Amino acid sequence: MIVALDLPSVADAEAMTARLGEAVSFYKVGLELMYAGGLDFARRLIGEGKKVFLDLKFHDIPNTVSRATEQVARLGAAYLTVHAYPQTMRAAVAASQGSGLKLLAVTVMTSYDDADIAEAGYAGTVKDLVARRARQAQEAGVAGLILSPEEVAAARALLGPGMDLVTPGIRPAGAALGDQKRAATPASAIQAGATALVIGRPVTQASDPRAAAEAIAAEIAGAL
Ligand SMILES: O=C(O)c1cc(=O)[nH]c(=O)n1[C@@H]1O[C@H](COP(=O)(O)O)[C@@H](O)[C@H]1O
Repeated sequence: MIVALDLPSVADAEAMTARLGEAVSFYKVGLELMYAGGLDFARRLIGEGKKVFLDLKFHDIPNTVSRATEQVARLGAAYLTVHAYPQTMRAAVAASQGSGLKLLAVTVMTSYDDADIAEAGYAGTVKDLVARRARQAQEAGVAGLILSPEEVAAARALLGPGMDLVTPGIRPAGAALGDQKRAATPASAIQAGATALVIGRPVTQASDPRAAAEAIAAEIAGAL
């Protein structure tokens, strides 16, 4: 379980990690917190022995991606996201060689369905695009993928063992979907073969975040 600290300030993030305590050992720091001082906070979390996933979703020309990836590789984060474009992935892989940083390629955002990718100019289905990007990510040498629980089983069959399959779009039964369109429960994501689950609002917006995290951890353990 990776808890997404999508919160407006470092003070909010500190309060959340204090409430979650030992219930959570792996955090994602993404765009919202990053632009509110999240990088130093991420460094501190790493210093405290937590695992940190920096969700920066790089996508730029190879030189820029490469130099930015080198900066992130020095921080000691466990994961960094890049968009699953072949040039971007190849540049990030080359720049992260020899560091402990694992790259995750974002295939198709979990807020997208077939109509959304058609609107963005892609022919075909989300399923096809995820499969194409999964293969390209494997060829580029990235460590894993971000994809929805709905595509995990097919991706594992396509790729074989080895790559981490990390799924956002996780909603405990009855939880509000919000903007997520390709979503599943923690148990079904694990049963489909997910390596790790990214969970934000079901924990951070819960009236008791620690109890919510513990319930999700128990659901994951039950499904394993
Ligand atoms: O890269 C991501 O982490 C990501 C990719 C994706 O396709 N969908 C997705 O929801 N995410 C992130 O996963 C988290 C999901 O948050 P909740 O919907 O609140 O559980 C957010 O931080 C998103 O930025």
